[in-house]
Amino acid sequence: MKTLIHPQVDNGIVAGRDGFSGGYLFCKCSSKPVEVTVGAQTAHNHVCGCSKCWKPEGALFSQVAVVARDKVSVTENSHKLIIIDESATIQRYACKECGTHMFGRIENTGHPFHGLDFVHTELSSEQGWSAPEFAAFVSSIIESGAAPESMGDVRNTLKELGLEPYDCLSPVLMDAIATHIANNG
Ligand SMILES: N[C@@H](CCC(=O)N[C@@H](CS)C(=O)NCC(=O)O)C(=O)O
Ligand SMILES: [Zn+2]
Ligand SMILES: [Zn+2]
Repeated sequence: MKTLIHPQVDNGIVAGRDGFSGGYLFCKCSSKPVEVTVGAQTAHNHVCGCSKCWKPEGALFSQVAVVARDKVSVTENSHKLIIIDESATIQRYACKECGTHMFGRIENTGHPFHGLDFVHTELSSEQGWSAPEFAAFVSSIIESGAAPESMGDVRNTLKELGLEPYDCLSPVLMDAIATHIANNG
């Protein structure tokens, strides 16, 4: 049985556009929304089932991509941003009024992904962002309340969408993490 994953992928995945160079992300506030400017195309877009990544109302997964942190700036209403959990590896900056996560940043300079910010490109009205490529932390949706018996349907739906399901990150990203650790101790 088909399962709803996330509004950005449920009706098929839209390819990214060559030459796309970024856009604006807005929180869900109807008045004075937080605006984040992203000055580059994103990479490694994926859906994430972990309990920490922000999901729109009713979605089973989050959709999240990375972009160089020097391409991310808060350009309107930065006073509304709070860090959800200062002790987390990824510090997620959220609008304190509507709860939308605007970007996530890693401050640990030794972390393999330091220098990359995490963003939800669905918060942008521009078309052309890099398309989701895989599904991460799939088993983690159970921690947020998904029925263990539904996992077969969820994994089959992801495969049909072309989003290979993994219970951590994709092999490419896991290899990148392991390579960093091997080279840096
Ligand atoms: N099973 C856990 C997994 C959490 C997790 O490890 N999330 C990954 C993918 S976003 C991560 O890198 N987290 C780092 C962080 O949240 O700071 C959960 O669902 O909460
Ligand atoms: Zn807001
Ligand atoms: Zn996550």
